[in-house]
Amino acid sequence: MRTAVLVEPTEFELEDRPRPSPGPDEVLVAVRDVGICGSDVHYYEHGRIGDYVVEDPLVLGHESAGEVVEVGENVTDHEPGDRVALEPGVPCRRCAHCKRGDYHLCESVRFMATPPHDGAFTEYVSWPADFAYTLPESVSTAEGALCEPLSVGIHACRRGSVGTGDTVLITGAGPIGLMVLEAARAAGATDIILTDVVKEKLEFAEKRGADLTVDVTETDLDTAVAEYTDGVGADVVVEASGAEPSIKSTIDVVRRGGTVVLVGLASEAEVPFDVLELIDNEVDVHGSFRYKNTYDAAVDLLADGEVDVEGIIDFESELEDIDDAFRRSMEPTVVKGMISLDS
Ligand SMILES: NC(=O)C1=CN([C@@H]2O[C@H](COP(=O)(O)OP(=O)(O)OC[C@H]3O[C@@H](n4cnc5c(N)ncnc54)[C@H](O)[C@@H]3O)[C@@H](O)[C@H]2O)C=CC1
Ligand SMILES: CC(=O)[C@H](N)C(=O)O
Repeated sequence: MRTAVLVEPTEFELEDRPRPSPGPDEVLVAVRDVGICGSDVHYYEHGRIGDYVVEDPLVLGHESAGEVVEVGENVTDHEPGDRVALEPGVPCRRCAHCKRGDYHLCESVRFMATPPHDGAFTEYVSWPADFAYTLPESVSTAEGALCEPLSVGIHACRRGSVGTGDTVLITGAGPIGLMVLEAARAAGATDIILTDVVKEKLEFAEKRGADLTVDVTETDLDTAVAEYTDGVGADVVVEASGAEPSIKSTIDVVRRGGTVVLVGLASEAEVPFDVLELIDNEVDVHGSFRYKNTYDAAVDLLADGEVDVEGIIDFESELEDIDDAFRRSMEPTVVKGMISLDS
C-alpha cells in the first residue's frame, strides 16, 4: 500500500508497505480522507513537538476516515462497506485514568502520528473497532475526518460548561478556534467573539457566524469585550491560539465567576498569570487536552446539520502531492488542507 513517510524534516517519501491484517478486535479501513493538522505541519517543519521527537521515519495524519474492508473475528458492530471516522488515540484501558473514564489522559495512549506511532497518510489502517465510528449516509468521509478537530472543540466547550445564552470569547481563529465556534453554537452560546492577528482569518470567522471579530493587532481586546458585554466580560473564554499575549489576556476579558479554557499550546511552558485577579474574580481555569467520548456527539451533530466542518477546507490533494499540500498548509491564510485517497 502507498504510504507517505516523513523521513526527515520537510521530506516525505512515498513507500510501498505491506497492507496490515486486522487483529481479532480490529477493523481494516481503506483510508479516504485525512486532514492536515497544525501538529502534522509542526512535525514536518521541525521534526519534533516539545518532548515528542521524530527519531524514526513517521507516518503523519491523525484526522482520518474511510471505509471498512475487513473485520477481525470478534468484531460484530462493523461490516465491510461501513464508512467510519477513526478516533486516533487508543488508550491502554487498564490504568487508573482509563478506569476513571478519563481515557484521554491515559499515559500509554497510542495516538496516531505522535512518535513513535504511525498515522493515517496511507492506504489502509487497522484500528480497534470501538474507536471506529460509523458515519450515516449524509455524512461524508471528509466530515468524518474532521470529527477530530471538532472533538477538540466539543471537549473544550464541555470543559468550559458552555451553555444556553452564553457569551463565548475564542482567541485564535485557526481550525481549532473555528471548531470551538461550531461546538459553542451547538451548545447554545448566543454571542461568540473571535480574535486573531490575521485579517483573512477574521473575515472567514465572520462568514462562519462569529457575532464579533477582533483584530488584536489593531483593537484593544479588553475595550472591545467590555463594550460588547456592557462591562461584564465573557462567560467563557477559550484560548485557541497558543500565543502568550493571548493566553495572558484571557483573565482580563472573562467575567467575574467565569471560566477560562486553555487549549492552545504555548511555545513557552510558563505564562505569568495574575493569581490575585484569578482569586478575587473567582475565575475557573481549565486545561483541555484532546477529548473523550466526543465522536458519537460529533457524528450526531454532523448528521443533524448542527455544525459545519467541510466549510473550513481550503484544498484537497492526492497522497502523491503531500509535499506540496504541506507547503500550502504553512501559508498563514490557509485553514485546512486535506489529503484524499481513492484506493
Ligand atoms: N489542547 C489540545 O488538545 C489541542 C491543542 N491544540 C493547539 O491549539 C492551538 C490552535 O490550533 P490550530 O487552530 O490548529 O492552530 P493554528 O496555528 O492554525 O491557529 C492559531 C490561530 O491563532 C492566531 N493567533 C496568533 N497569535 C494570536 C494572538 N495573539 N491572538 C489571537 N490569535 C492569534 C493565528 O493567526 C492562527 O489563526 C495550537 O496551539 C495547537 O497546538 C490543537 C489541538 C489539540
Ligand atoms: C496537539 C495536536 O494538534 C494533536 N491534535 C494532538 O492531540 O496531539
